[in-house]
Amino acid sequence: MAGAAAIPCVTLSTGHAMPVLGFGTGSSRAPPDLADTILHAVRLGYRHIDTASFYGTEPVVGTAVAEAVRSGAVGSRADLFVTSKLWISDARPGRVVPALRESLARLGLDYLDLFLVHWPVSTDGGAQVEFDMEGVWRGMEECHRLGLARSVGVSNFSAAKMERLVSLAAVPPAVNQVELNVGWRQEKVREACARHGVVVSAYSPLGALGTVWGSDAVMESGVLHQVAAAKGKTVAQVALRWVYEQGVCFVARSFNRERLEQNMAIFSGWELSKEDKETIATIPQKRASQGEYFVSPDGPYKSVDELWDGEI
Ligand SMILES: NC(=O)C1=CN([C@@H]2O[C@H](COP(=O)(O)OP(=O)(O)OC[C@H]3O[C@@H](n4cnc5c(N)ncnc54)[C@H](OP(=O)(O)O)[C@@H]3O)[C@@H](O)[C@H]2O)C=CC1
Ligand SMILES: O=C[C@H](O)[C@@H](O)[C@@H](O)[C@H](O)C(=O)O
Repeated sequence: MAGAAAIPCVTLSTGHAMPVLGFGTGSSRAPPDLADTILHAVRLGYRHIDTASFYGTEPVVGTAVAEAVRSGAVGSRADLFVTSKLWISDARPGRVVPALRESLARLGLDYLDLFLVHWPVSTDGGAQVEFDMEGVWRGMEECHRLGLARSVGVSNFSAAKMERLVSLAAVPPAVNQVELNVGWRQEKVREACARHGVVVSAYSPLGALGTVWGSDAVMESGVLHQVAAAKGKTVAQVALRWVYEQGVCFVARSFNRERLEQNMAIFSGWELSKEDKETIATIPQKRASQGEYFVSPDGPYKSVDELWDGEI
């Protein structure tokens, strides 16, 4: 199996190993042959697939996982690491375990490797309500206790929210998945997570170019173009290698077979120099994923600043 050993793993606080590179399936333009592309990625050596109830890709991920096992691309389901996420409409005590069971039914799986609270946001009957962090987390802990999710974590949590979560958690969060790339380094979140043994996973490591909120700050960065040219690598490879060298895991999305190979060919044989990293550190910082849809004058978050606790 070409490259099967090439993607390293990190050990989560639960003791389970997570491949540092995940195959992202969150896209408004998922192709009709996505199951084949995922299967191809598994044959290349991808072992971690990132989905969410919100993405609508759980059924197709389930099809690909079943086919990967059936065709012998992997020995068993246990060779794969599947992440899914609790959407905001289910982020209420009492809805967490049922929502995970519904995700598992769509995936055709009996457990998830990682279940994340997608946003620190909650809706009830379509209206946004106060996010009950403790109540929702008790539900996540129950998912873990029932064996339905081997590890549980969060996404889009600021450093301040991480501190609060850790202080109330009986089962500590294993992962915080946040926007992180050369153009939004997330130093505060990384420090908070490191303090509490929480693994940071980067979403949009390439800047999510092509999404409504994505930015060209990564792929069109003059600095990255220079480093890439000097190293004989692509801009995407330099961007991903930078994330990896920060000790951060990442979920990258490509539905193109050549780019899938390119993105996993960053783990050995080269590294960024001290000078490269110093130049990359000069890239201006700007959050692309603001979460402005979760902000309204009469809602629990009255500004983007409140949503991110001023970390913006
Ligand atoms: N928790 C959360 O709130 C969020 C989680 N996510 C997760 O993270 C994943 C990745 O983030 P995402 O926002 O999709 O964006 P990425 O930063 O991964 O960027 C994806 C874009 O980069 C292109 N691309 C990928 N590889 C290369 C390459 N080697 N060279 C040039 N272009 C490349 C892709 O095009 P092509 O397919 O043509 O290669 C695609 O247009 C999502 O799919 C999702 O699973 C994303 C957003 C929010
Ligand atoms: O409605 C909200 C947005 O689409 C936002 O929720 C997504 O960007 C999401 O975080 C993702 O994981 O892709």
